[in-house]
Amino acid sequence: MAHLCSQVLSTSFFTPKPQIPVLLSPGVACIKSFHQYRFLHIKAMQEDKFSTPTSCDESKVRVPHVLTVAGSDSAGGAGIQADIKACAARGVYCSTVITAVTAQNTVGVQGVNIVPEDFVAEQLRSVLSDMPPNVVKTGMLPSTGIVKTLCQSLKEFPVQALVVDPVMVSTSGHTLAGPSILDSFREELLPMADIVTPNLKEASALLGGVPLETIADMRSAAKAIHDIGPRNVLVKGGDLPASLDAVDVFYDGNDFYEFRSSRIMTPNTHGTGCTLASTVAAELAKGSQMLSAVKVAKRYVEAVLSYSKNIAIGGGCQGPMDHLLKLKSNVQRRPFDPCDLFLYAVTDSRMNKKWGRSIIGAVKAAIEGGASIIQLREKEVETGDFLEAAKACLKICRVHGVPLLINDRIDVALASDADGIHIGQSDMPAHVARALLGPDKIIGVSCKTPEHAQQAWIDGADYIGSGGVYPTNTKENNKAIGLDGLKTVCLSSKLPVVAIGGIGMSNAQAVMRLGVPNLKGVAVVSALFDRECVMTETRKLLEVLKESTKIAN
Ligand SMILES: Nc1ncnc2c1ncn2[C@@H]1O[C@H](COP(=O)(O)OP(=O)(O)OP(=O)(O)O)[C@@H](O)[C@H]1O
Ligand SMILES: Cc1ncc(CO)c(N)n1
Ligand SMILES: [Mg+2]
Repeated sequence: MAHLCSQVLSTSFFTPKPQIPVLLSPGVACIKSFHQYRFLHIKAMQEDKFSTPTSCDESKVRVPHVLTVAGSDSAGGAGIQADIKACAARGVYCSTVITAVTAQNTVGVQGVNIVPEDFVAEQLRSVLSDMPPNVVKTGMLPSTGIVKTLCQSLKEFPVQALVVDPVMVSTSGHTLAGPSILDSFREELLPMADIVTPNLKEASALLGGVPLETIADMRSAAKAIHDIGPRNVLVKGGDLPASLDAVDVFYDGNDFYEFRSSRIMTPNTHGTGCTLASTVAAELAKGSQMLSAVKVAKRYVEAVLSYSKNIAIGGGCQGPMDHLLKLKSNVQRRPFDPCDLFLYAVTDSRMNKKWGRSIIGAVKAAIEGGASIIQLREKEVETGDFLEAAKACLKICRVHGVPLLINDRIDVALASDADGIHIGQSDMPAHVARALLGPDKIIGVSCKTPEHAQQAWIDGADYIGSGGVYPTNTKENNKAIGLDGLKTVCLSSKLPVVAIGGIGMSNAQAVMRLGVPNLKGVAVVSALFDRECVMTETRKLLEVLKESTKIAN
């Protein structure tokens, strides 16, 4: 149903047609509630042949869309800014109608400038008449006039769901919408809402000031607010005194649900409420049922709080969160530098076993010896152990600024948040790996021929591993391409190349002296790891490589 509605709503919703205005007229006696009236409207839309997509529409990709009607927060952590970020993080398009511009920071609210009611109406008309959202989410609605304008617009342009966050007071205690709006909330907006999400103070205000101090109080409040008319109520317990968990109480008119998460000990809780409501809206826009939307939103807020618990922005005592945590971990990664390929150490589980070393021990020693990049190539390790080892190696690599790549196993690379992967010709295609890993991670591809190299470039690889240059026993049935084959691959591509296969102390200089500018280093397995002291061997090889560059210059 939700899916169907979103299809209908996002096509020719506002095509003028004779029967709709009749249904929309609030004066029609048989239509008792807004919910019923919206249902009839949507039904009429479905029956209306004008609303079936044209062939031109079919080629378009519909995106889930939330319109937020809220105040701007100059601090960037709450209000419109939180809403846009939360929707973006959840993969949903967000349009905005700004009701007030506030001057806020991590200390408090310094000023509020209310947008004139008729200009709020104009913004609403601009968005609703042209780009109907699936869901409308409201935040700060600072005047009765604005509440009434919004309700009128929603009657004129019904949407699939309405999420009302009845913002009244900032966490720092500043009034964002005074008690004068309470009547219009109770009489007009709440009865239209699919969910209303008050915090403790707001729930209390909506109920005429009853004290709310326990979870039992929150339940009674949820029920009493439900009686005002919204379909669902979520009373948020972020401010519940002395509670170890952060508990929210959800009531759908029949059942109560408690949503619990651990309470994150952090001053960075500015905007939690806006974020929660926007995420509920985003999930509903994607087609979720209400209960799952609330569950996901609660988990998302907990994850963001946990990720942001130590970030330092501003000098005050209530900092913002960082919504785009997933993007951030990639964007903040040190960019790949082709010079990283200079001494490329590839671990091997058989050799580690033979010499009685752990993967971590091997990596540590190679880094101490001067390896400039590490690849974990663990063909015989159980997945769970591999993941644990990758995480531990990543910690060491990060301290030394050395990138860590995983051979072949994109699942392990993703789960450990390694810097990238190295894939062979028979592994997952590089363009698929790129789609999974995103634009920032490093992808290397093994190439024996110019055709392989060309494909690697097209697929978005960052470097080429070319070989086996010399015969090697680390790989069976691997025909050596020799120095000539290596040179041919290098000359056929703009990508940086690392030579691999049977390279060690005795022949590294010959490789590096090929003199092709994009040959950036050598990748080694046995010469480092099939030896007693990995650190000493790495050091010695580093000296040999440095020597070869001196000679080349
Ligand atoms: N320290 C915390 N740890 C975990 N969850 C929290 C914490 N503080 C708040 N929450 C959760 O964040 C969500 C928002 O609740 P809260 O009561 O803070 O709303 P709010 O007061 O409207 O927020 P704000 O006005 O700061 O935007 C709820 O799901 C709540 O349980
Ligand atoms: C603009 C705005 N909306 C909502 C809140 C509640 O967090 C806030 N602090 N500022
Ligand atoms: Mg709060």
